[in-house]
Amino acid sequence: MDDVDQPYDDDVSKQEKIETLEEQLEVLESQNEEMRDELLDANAENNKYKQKLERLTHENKKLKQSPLFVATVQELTEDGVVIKQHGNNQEALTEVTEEMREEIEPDDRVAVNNSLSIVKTLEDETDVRARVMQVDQSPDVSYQDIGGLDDQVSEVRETVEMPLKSPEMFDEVGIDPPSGVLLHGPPGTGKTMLAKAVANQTDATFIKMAGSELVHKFIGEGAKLVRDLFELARQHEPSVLFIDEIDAIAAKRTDSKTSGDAEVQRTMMQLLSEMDGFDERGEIRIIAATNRFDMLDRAILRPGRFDRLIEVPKPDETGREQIFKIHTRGMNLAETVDFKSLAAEATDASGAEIKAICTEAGMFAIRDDRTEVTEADFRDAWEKIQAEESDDEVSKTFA
Ligand SMILES: Nc1ncnc2c1ncn2[C@@H]1O[C@H](COP(=O)(O)OP(=O)(O)OP(=O)(O)O)[C@@H](O)[C@H]1O
Repeated sequence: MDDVDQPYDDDVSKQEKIETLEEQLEVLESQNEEMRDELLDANAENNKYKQKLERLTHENKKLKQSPLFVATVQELTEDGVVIKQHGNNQEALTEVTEEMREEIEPDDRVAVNNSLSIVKTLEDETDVRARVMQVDQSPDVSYQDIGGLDDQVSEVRETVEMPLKSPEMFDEVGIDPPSGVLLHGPPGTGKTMLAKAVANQTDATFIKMAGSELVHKFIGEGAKLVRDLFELARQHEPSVLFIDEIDAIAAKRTDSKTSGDAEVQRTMMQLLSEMDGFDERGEIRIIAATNRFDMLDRAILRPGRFDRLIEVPKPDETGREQIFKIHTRGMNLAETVDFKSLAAEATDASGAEIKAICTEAGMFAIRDDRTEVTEADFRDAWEKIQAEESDDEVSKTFA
């Protein structure tokens, strides 16, 4: 009987095993299915986050590029950071990231975007002003230091010096002196010297501002610097305000409508409005200079603005001779040095280049262990300077 039972029992237990395995397989299969679903969900989620990250990175980039406003941090509170916007003086509470919060302190200047979020911290205002505006109480240049510009010197004296020294003359005659004088001509021809000399002659403070420094990336910054500049000039009356490279803020309008251009326009409008609202007979005279007269926006040349144009060209032969003499006043020269022939040879040299020739000639003497500078030293110096300049040209062409 036992013999008959055995195979049957075996079959039953096999069958049971198969069933259990099949059940387990089913469970595993459904688990597998569930996990596959979860994986798909996770992948979908991952893709969603990736897209969000891309969008945020793009937005972040855009936020940093779009025009930014300048504000000062007032207070760091638990609810956020209180800022005061420049220009409209409005206060606002804004949130910042943890990292940004650690970076900023009250009184810091920051750049904020359209929604007033702080995008970055900025250089200190006093640093910017110090870099942009140069104040010289008594410049040490006099008319005698300027060679070859007799006509220009007399024009500057008439238009800038006279109104400062004898404003009553203009009152009595009943005319207004020119508002602003524009010096234009190639680099290194003495434009800055002329402005300094007139300030020296009239005991006025010389305030210099480079137009290129006035151009700022932040909305309202350039205009504010212009306002500050005129304020500074008022505080230092009598003063000569010298705006170098005015073409940087007063170039002809281009077709491009980038926010940078708009900011330059705003800076120029501020300059024009400061000039328009100016008391003509005041104790502040404005001189601007440019090497790029052709690029200027004609709006700045209208009456009441830069309405006196003075061309400052490169010196002619007599001018060059005078400039050589000026820059060798303190030098120990050999008796044979003939500036007339040097001036004839150094055609096309600007005043700044003649000054460089004189210094370099002195260097040749020193290298040769001599204390006296000879005419040959000047010739060698001119050759060296010309060679350096043509090297510069070549590297600029291939840059
Ligand atoms: N006419 C000149 N007489 C004497 N020195 C001159 C003359 N022109 C230029 N120089 C010398 O060259 C230097 C630079 O000149 P200055 O800064 O006045 O030129 P600029 O016309 O204002 O130049 P830029 O347009 O490059 O600003 C002066 O400090 C001076 O030493």
